[in-house]
Amino acid sequence: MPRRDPDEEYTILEKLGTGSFGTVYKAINNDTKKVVAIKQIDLEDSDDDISEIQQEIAVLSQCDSQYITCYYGSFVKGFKLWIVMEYLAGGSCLDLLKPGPFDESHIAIVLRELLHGLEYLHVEGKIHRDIKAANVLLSDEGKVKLADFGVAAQLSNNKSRRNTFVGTPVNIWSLGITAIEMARGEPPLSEYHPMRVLFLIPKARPPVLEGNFSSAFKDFVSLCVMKNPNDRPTAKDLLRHRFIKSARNTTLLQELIERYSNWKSSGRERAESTSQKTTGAVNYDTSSIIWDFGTIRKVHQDGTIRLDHMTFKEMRRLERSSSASVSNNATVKLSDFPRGNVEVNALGIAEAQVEQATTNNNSNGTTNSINMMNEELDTIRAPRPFSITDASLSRLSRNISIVDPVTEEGVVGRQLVNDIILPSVAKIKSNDLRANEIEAMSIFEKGVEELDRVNPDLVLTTLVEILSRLKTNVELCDKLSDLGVVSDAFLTTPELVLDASSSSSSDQNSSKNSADTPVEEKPPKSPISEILYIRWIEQLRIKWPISFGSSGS
Ligand SMILES: Nc1ncnc2c1ncn2[C@@H]1O[C@H](COP(=O)(O)OP(=O)(O)OP(=O)(O)O)[C@@H](O)[C@H]1O
Repeated sequence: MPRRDPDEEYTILEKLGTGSFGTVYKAINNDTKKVVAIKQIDLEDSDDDISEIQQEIAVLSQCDSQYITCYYGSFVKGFKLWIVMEYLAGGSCLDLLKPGPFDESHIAIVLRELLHGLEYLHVEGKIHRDIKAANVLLSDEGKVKLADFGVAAQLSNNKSRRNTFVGTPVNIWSLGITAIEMARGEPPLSEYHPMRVLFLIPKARPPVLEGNFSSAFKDFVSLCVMKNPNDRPTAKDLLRHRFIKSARNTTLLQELIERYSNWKSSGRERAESTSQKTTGAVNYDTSSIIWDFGTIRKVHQDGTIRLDHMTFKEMRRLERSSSASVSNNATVKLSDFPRGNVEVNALGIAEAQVEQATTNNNSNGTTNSINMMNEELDTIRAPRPFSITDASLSRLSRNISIVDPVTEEGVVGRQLVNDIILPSVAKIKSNDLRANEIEAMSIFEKGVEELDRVNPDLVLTTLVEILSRLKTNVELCDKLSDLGVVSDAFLTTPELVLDASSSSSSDQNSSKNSADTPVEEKPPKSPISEILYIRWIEQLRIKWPISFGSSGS
């Protein structure tokens, strides 16, 4: 590392941006007058991330490609590490996305250039592992360069063949996600908490580029995000894809730079950064983690954390910093990660066992999906505000006191949960669902489980309420019958007809509140209905003693 004083060699001109490791400045070399970018990293703040920083420097210094940001040197001054890089005046694609998503014509160019960069890296035995719009920089002429090798892996020679094989599909996956990010303005699943996405990605169908896009583009994305890493084409293959073949000259990307510049001068950026300031630092409370968008930079002494742009690597950091609230016995086993088990702690972070599994499973030289998935999760980020205030994370880490049923209703309620509802949800979830569908099912499942834990009687009450309403809703009963969900016989059994008819005769608008229905006139006769019916009446008596009494009971 050069020993000269960087302050003498360079003059800092302006701040360009701040990432999870440090702040980037525009600077000028006092001798050559060459404009550069300098990333300054506070070594005091960096804790165990110094090795990652060193890795970044090592990887960058070995790269010699027009598609990779050029690295000039580094200095240590006081407690600061300075990394001097090529200055890319066009900014990052994340910046350029601020005025809105890119056109397909621009996306095709960016992807083609990134594919060239990936091809170079793969030949060199390097994996970037953090490909995202924020790490794609543009020169003022529209040249595209990959940047930020903070998590790039420089593979040792003896492992490089196998790992290049593994790494290639990982980067292709990230490329597909970045393509969606450029087309839609944000990556898929950005509406979910990144921790949650950790669970969803391995279980769900791969993301799909939805919207008014060409079939060539959609096809390109679908190839990048194929579930099985072995099925994904290489960078070389993708360079021959018709979508990429259609891409024009990089100078066209100057339009994006101009668009951003106009957008900035219109004052929109100032408005946005003000709103970000109000949400960018939030109180850190291990029992109720509130997330906003971004990377968890560090927990400050005053109890605030700064959030910028979250990647899997930052989630790992969060997991470490919040370990006090995570007890070991709250470990969740994700047995449905492809090809093996991955231990995930209460915050949803895949543990180091992944690497163990990778070593063990790779003896036959095949790609290991667990490792793939773990790395694919690097693409997870939360660009939109998101808050978890329901303590759902902390709930996992404390001992949940489960209420034992004390009534017969409670026993039946718990049995309903264990024998009927949860197995039903599990069966439906095992189907080939999209991530948001799995998420919705999980919320339902969690709700039922929680209700069962705090008051199993209420499970039964809920079911009774549902059945009662169903019985009184003739129109819906007919529809269910038409759909074949319930048989005609079921609907025409005296006890069902009874309430439906009484309801329809007294009120054509049959979605009336069940509490007002004259249910006691003709009690149901089948044993199950009778039990439910009697319990329902009991509940009504407890809940609405006056109105129930006045209805003539
Ligand atoms: N070589 C460069 N030339 C011009 N601008 C740059 C350069 N490197 C970074 N920047 C700007 O500085 C910002 C911060 O960059 P940095 O690499 O520190 O963080 P990031 O990539 O945005 O986030 P993270 O490091 O958390 O993944 C970028 O968003 C970009 O706008």
